[in-house]
Amino acid sequence: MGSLCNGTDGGAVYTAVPRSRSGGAEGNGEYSKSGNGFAKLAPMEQESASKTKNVTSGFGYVLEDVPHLSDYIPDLPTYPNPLQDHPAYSVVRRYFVDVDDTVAQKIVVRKDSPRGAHFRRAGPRQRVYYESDDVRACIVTCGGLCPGLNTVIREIVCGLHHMYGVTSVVGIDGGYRGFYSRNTISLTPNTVNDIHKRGGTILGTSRGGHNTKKIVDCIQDRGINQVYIIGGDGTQKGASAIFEEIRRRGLKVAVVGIPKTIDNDIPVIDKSFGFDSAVEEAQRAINAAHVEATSTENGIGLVKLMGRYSGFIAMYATLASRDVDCCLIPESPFYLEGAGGLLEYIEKRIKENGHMVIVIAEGAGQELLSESAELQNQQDASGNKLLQDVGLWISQKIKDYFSKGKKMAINLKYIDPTYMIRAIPSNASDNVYCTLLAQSAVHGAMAGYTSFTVGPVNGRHAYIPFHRITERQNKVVITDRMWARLLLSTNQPSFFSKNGVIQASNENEPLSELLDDGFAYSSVMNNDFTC
Ligand SMILES: Nc1ncnc2c1ncn2[C@@H]1O[C@H](COP(=O)(O)OP(=O)(O)O)[C@@H](O)[C@H]1O
Ligand SMILES: O=P(O)(O)OC[C@H]1O[C@](O)(COP(=O)(O)O)[C@@H](O)[C@@H]1O
Ligand SMILES: [Mg+2]
Repeated sequence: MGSLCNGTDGGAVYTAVPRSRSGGAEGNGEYSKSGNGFAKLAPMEQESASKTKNVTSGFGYVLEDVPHLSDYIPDLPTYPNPLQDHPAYSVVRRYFVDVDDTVAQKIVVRKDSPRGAHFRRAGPRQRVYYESDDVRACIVTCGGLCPGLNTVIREIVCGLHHMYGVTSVVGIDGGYRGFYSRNTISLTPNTVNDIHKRGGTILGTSRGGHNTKKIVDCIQDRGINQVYIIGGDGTQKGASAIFEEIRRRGLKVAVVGIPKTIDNDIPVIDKSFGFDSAVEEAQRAINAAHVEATSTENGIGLVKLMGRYSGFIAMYATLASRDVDCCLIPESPFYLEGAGGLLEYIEKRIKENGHMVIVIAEGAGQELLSESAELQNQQDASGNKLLQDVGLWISQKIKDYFSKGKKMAINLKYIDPTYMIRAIPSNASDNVYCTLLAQSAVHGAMAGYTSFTVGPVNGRHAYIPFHRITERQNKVVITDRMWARLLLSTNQPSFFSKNGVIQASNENEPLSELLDDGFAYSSVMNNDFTC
């Protein structure tokens, strides 16, 4: 076996023991076999090797490692990283990531608590598993739009070209099905030069159409050996299936996922790209709702924001605006009628203030909407449940409530900016974030890692195994302090009392991924957030 850099040898799992830093990054791969610092675990201690590739050490340290091409292809040659000769990288050796560097998932710890899960740190390695001229890369974008898609595409193309001298990069047209039903699009630094200033994706996207066998046939036929897949939870599941088929066929093809979701529903990572841009753009709609509401007698401005199962955009847009009197998200059940209900609260607030602004996430209150069985089972091409327009429904309910017995004349304006928000180009901080994601992805593929999603964990970019991204969805945890902050800022009822429904009973629910205390990073470079 040429390299032990992944902690496995012949399917065994290794446990890390302390060793000098100079022991790595030499020879054929990053670790030399002698003094590599890993010792085989007894079979009992091995995790299921097919899914997890864990390395354990003292104090409860676990490295949840990602697969490497050398796991299933023996004797792969390695080459010096061309970045070593690049003027930008050659002067300081520490620009290269040490083979032992890992990123902790948990940063709030107590004296005796186990150190917990870690992920391999992203970044350039001293040695790579591809020669520049041999790389044939492709990029595909799948699922819904999100600000920053074009920036990620641009930076993968430019990163491959400028850092590793790779000139053969193609785009797959129109999502997964484009692999086998369309022609590819040639991508060069010239053709992608200013695409980051545009919304959407120059490659096109789609839902459905994931046929693993046909996709891998296409990859094999075209001689593609690096696949960059930009998409959300569904896309990453598809990417994982593609990797399994590639490994089954024994192909030297790195499969890399870049997480995309405007809903911020991908777990483990601090937040997804485009989220900041979306929250910023949502302010325009909330401002408009506020202007409308304050300009008429008993004005109500209602804004629907995206968030199928996770209400992050609604929560952060509400907190940022300070004009919002009520924020409704899928994670926090509410009810309309009776004491402590939404309608009673609206009436109270209008009487006190003369106007009101409500923000509602598209997935909120879906269980309250009366649906025909037919509608209930409707799905999009990817299998996602189709939602009813909760904005229209709640508008009608509010109007009915106030018109009943001529209670009060109200002026309700419903604003649905959802598609306008996700179609914008990314803002400056998302552009930087997208650049880091793309470069981390390129470094990982060049270093021979595969079957991973790249993303920031506590401010540091890391390579995360696919299954950690797809096993659950990131949701607002309404027992976190962040939701308490929101309730404090809007002064809305918690809606807990009516049915005795307190989601705090979900003690096993993982905490919000934005930060342990629910705070998002203001910038990917800043992890000094304290409060
Ligand atoms: N479980 C799955 N296995 C394989 N492919 C999937 C799976 N779920 C979704 N996909 C594919 O991933 C792509 C995007 O999925 P979708 O749910 O629409 O968006 P997103 O990736 O943003 O969640 C679609 O082409 C879909 O067919
Ligand atoms: O483009 P469509 O099919 O109308 O999708 C709308 C959905 O896409 C999203 O914007 C993002 O969903 P994905 O991340 O799964 O693509 C959701 O907020 C929304 O419910
Ligand atoms: Mg999704």
